[in-house]
Amino acid sequence: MTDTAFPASLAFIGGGNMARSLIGGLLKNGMPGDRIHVADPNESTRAALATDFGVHTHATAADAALQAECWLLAVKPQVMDSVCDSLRDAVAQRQPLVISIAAGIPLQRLRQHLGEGAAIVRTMPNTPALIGLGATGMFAADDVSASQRAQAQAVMQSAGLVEWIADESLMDAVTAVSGSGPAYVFLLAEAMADAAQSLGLPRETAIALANQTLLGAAHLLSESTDADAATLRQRVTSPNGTTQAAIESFERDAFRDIVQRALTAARDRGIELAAG
Ligand SMILES: NC(=O)C1=CN([C@@H]2O[C@H](COP(=O)(O)OP(=O)(O)OC[C@H]3O[C@@H](n4cnc5c(N)ncnc54)[C@H](O)[C@@H]3O)[C@@H](O)[C@H]2O)C=CC1
Ligand SMILES: O=C(O)[C@@H]1CCC=N1
Repeated sequence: MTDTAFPASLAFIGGGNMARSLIGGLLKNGMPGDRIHVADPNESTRAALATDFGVHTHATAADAALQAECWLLAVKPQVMDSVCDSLRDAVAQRQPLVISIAAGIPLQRLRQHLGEGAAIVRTMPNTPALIGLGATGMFAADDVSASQRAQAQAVMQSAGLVEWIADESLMDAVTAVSGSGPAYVFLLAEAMADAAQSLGLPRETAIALANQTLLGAAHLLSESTDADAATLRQRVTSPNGTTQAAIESFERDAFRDIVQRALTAARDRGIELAAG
């Protein structure tokens, strides 16, 4: 990805955790801090962002937005409607590309509050974006041009992998697999460490071995171009060995059904939240 795909100027509306991780990624990928503006009402948040990243900061959303051709909406979903309402005049003036990372807010609702004139891309990143290993699903409205799509992709790619989806309703499935997904892995880490401790290992040892196993397995999966997850699983599983005993226990307890039900619950909750 070359620098030319980055927007000439970018305004973050909200300077919290996700904004911070995206800004860190943009700087690492060559976007200069002085092309980035951040709005946040919290004075200490603004001061920290200016010190850490050399970005321009503003107390109100409209002040930051007026400075940029591309805006990234990074406030909590609960305040998104009122923040968008406050940006209506700036939309009319700048006709911006707007990228939303808010969970569960449909594009139509963003358009309703921003008013006409914004080209909107809805995305769903996840928290590993904090270390540049995010996975982001993206959906663009019909009126988003190819160059605006490329700009939105460049911004989100600075935090990791990007996948476009063709149908906005699938954003709830994206949320179910990758948006919420890091929490499932952390739950597995907790459960493995607890189980290892109950089998007699000291707590610290159990946690260290469980966490490093997840890290190593994830790296192996990502770096194995010749083998998918099922193949890698089979390579660990000696006939009649210990892994086979564990996998059979998982299958008896309907592990895949458990995962299917969990992702379906997340997807359904996404639909409910979007309906308000
Ligand atoms: N945490 C997660 O796993 C994921 C979060 N998201 C989305 O990212 C968005 C941001 O989440 P976080 O960074 O975790 O939240 P956060 O609470 O860390 O950051 C939000 C920031 O917005 C600021 N803010 C509040 N009102 C404002 C206003 N009127 N104008 C400008 N800034 C204002 C707050 O001071 C705060 O610094 C949310 O919409 C969330 O749905 C998306 C994917 C994953
Ligand atoms: O739990 C949530 O609702 C948000 C969306 C994806 C991650 N956190």
